This record gives sequence, structure tokens and C-alpha cells, in this order.
Amino acid sequence: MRIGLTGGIGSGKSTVAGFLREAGAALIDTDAISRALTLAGGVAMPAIQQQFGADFVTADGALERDRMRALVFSDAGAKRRLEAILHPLITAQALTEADAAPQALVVFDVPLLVESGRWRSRVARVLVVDCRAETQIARVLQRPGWTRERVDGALAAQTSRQARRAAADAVLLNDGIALAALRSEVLSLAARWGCETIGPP
Ligand SMILES: CC(C)(COP(=O)(O)OP(=O)(O)OC[C@H]1O[C@@H](n2cnc3c(N)ncnc32)[C@H](O)[C@@H]1O)[C@@H](O)C(=O)NCCC(=O)NCCS
Ligand SMILES: Nc1ncnc2c1ncn2[C@@H]1O[C@H](COP(=O)(O)OP(=O)(O)OP(=O)(O)O)[C@@H](O)[C@H]1O
Repeated sequence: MRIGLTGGIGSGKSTVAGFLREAGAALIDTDAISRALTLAGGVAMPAIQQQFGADFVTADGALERDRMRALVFSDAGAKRRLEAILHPLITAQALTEADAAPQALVVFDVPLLVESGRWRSRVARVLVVDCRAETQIARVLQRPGWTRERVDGALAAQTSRQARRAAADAVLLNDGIALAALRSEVLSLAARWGCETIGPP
């Protein structure tokens, strides 16, 4: 079974993804795919250079991430243009990885699952990790280099908590819950969704 895992920035997606992997799932991380596509020599770099110009490309040919982040989190048109380049490539690579996975449960970790519209038809279930915006902000501010302005920009560029919850087949509320309790919720959900049938590859 294929599952889409989503949630706002800092909601706890990667944490939940780690527990799903522990439960035996194959994990496909679209942020990681996006980063690989935009490394030096990455498949997306010629189109990004053509669309945004040399200022958004480092000397060795990678995406100038700080500059691009500042642009897309303050300019909706630029965000759309970047996504038009990256999202089809991310989806294609994610599906290739899923086809190669021997596991019975495949989890696509897609931060923008609800926003993109590309994923709903490709997964049997959507799992949303949900928490209050204040919790998201507090978690993300722990990361080196993140400022309140940067977190607010990222939050504003993402869909609402309400819209995400409305798209969910299951919601994990990850607020005021200990990691151990979250882990057991995830493991029992994974068991319900088919992990118990997984044998050796
Ligand atoms: C904007 C970029 C340069 C920022 O890079 P940065 O290193 O700061 O962030 P990273 O890629 O690690 O993403 C961190 C988080 O930012 C949020 N985020 C990333 N891209 C977007 C976006 N286009 N819209 C809204 N939120 C986003 C997500 O919550 C993500 O988990 C980069 O995220 C990017 O190239 N985004 C476009 C591709 C995309 O949409 N990726 C999301 C996965 S499908
Ligand atoms: N229930 C919890 N209790 C304590 N800490 C938590 C809990 N859930 C998540 N965290 C911590 O919050 C931080 C953010 O979590 P995580 O990286 O899983 O979020 P994310 O949704 O993947 O973020 P991003 O969208 O930026 O990739 C991490 O340091 C994680 O350890």
C-alpha cells in the first residue's frame, strides 16, 4: 500500500517517517529528492538557470538556496515557477523509487501534498501530522540559521492547517505528546494499514 505523509513545516513529519520506517515501510523523502535535483550538476539546474538567471546558481552549478528561499517565500509567482520546474521531476523520481521498493508499505513524505494536487490519486491513504502553529514555530526556531521572519515566510507559503486536516484519512496530533507516545500511535497505525503483512524482501 502507498501512503502520502504530509504536514506543515516543523509538524513532525520526519519524526513520524522514522517511526514508519521502523515499522518496515519504505520511505521516499521528496525534500531529499528536491535537494538532489538542485545539487551541482543536478537535473533541474539548467532549467533553473534559464528561468531565474545565474544569480540563483552557485559557482559550482548548485542552487543558491538562501537566495531562492528568500525569493520564493516572498513572491508567489516565483514560487510557482520554481515548482513548475521541480515538482514534475520530484514526482517522477519518487515514483521510480517506489516501483523499486520491495516493501509492502511505501510512504511518500511530501510536505506540499495537499497544495500540489499531484499526489492524492497516487496514494491509498493520506496521513497528516498536525500541530499548532506556535509549536511549529518553536520547533523550527531551534534549527541553526532560522529566524522568526524565515519561519513566518515558510508558514505563509503553505496551506492552512484546516485544509490539510480536511484532506486527511488519518491525523496524528503531534502537540504536547511525548515522542514515545507518538511512536506507539504510529506503529499501531502502520500495523492497521498493512505492515503486519510484511515479510522479508
Ligand atoms: C525553497 C527552497 C530553495 C528552500 O530550501 P531550504 O534548504 O531552505 O529548505 P528545504 O528544501 O530543506 O525544505 C524545508 C521545508 O520548507 C518547506 N518548503 C519547501 N519548498 C516549499 C514550497 N515551494 N512551498 C512551501 N513550503 C516549502 C517544506 O516544509 C520543507 O519541508 C527549496 O525548498 C526548494 O527548492 N523548494 C521547491 C521544491 C519544493 O516544492 N519542495 C517541497 C517538497 S515537494
Ligand atoms: N512529539 C514531540 N516531542 C518532542 N519533540 C518533537 C516531537 N515531534 C517532533 N519533535 C521535534 O521537533 C523537530 C521538528 O520535527 P521534524 O523534523 O520531524 O519536523 P518536520 O515536519 O519533518 O519538519 P520539516 O517540514 O521542516 O522537514 C525535531 O527536532 C523533532 O525531534
